[in-house]
Amino acid sequence: MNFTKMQGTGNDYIYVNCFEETVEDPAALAVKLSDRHFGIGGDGLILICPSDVADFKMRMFNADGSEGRMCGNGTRCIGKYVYDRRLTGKTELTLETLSGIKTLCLSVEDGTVKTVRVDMGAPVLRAADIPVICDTPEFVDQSVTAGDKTYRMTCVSMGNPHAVTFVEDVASLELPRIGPPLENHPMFPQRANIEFVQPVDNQTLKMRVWERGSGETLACGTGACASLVAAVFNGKCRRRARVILLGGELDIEWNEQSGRVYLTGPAEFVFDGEI
Ligand SMILES: N[C@@H](CCC[C@H](N)C(=O)O)C(=O)O
Repeated sequence: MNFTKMQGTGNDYIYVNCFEETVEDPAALAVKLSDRHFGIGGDGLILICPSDVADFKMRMFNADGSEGRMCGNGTRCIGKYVYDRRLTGKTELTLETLSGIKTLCLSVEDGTVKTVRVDMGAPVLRAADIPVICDTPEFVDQSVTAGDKTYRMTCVSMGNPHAVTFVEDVASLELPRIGPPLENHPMFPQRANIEFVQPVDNQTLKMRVWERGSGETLACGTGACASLVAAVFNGKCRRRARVILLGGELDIEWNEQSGRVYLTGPAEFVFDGEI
């Protein structure tokens, strides 16, 4: 089977072109190939598939084999893959995901895609739809106790569940210790992606993420969008900001007129291989 390793702001996945390859058990394959010592190594597996309702379809699997409903960084990488590998000549295209059809705008320079802008849709704040178990309609700046610590958290779905907490210094956090009890907290019936956000100024956020099913990653596109939305809700930032992650920077805008969130950032090939 041929595969391509790609990364978007350091969030690296193994991509398989399912126009040419058949993957029988993607969940098991994601676990096997994502292993950084005994596999190819990556944050998970992404399948680029034909779609009946859009130009292409994405299926994404975390490193533990669970299927994600949306992946911001993966979406941008698919944009680059399908254009640079000549599966399409379009610079505006649609992508079917488990959280609906997303529109991608590709910025092309010298015949290759440099950045991709994704219309991520409107954020969901209704607790039952995220889902978060609580007795309020939304979960904004409320306490969550996990391990020996209590966090103030704001929960947002960007097609997948996120819980965002604001901290003074992202660099000093021990994510492998504090991430798992939050990801698996009983108030998140489908688990959650956990974002730790340090507001720098009203147009800049620093963020680290503990991803559901993959652990700490160098970036999370949906997480950056959820962080901006949570920051706006908590009066910490304007509606457009630069989000600085361990693996690079993303430009996130929550447009006031449309109510939709736009994610812009890079996408890169790492290498091709055969397994
Ligand atoms: N890294 C992704 C999100 C991947 C899915 C997530 N771990 C989940 O299970 O919801 C991104 O860039 O958005």
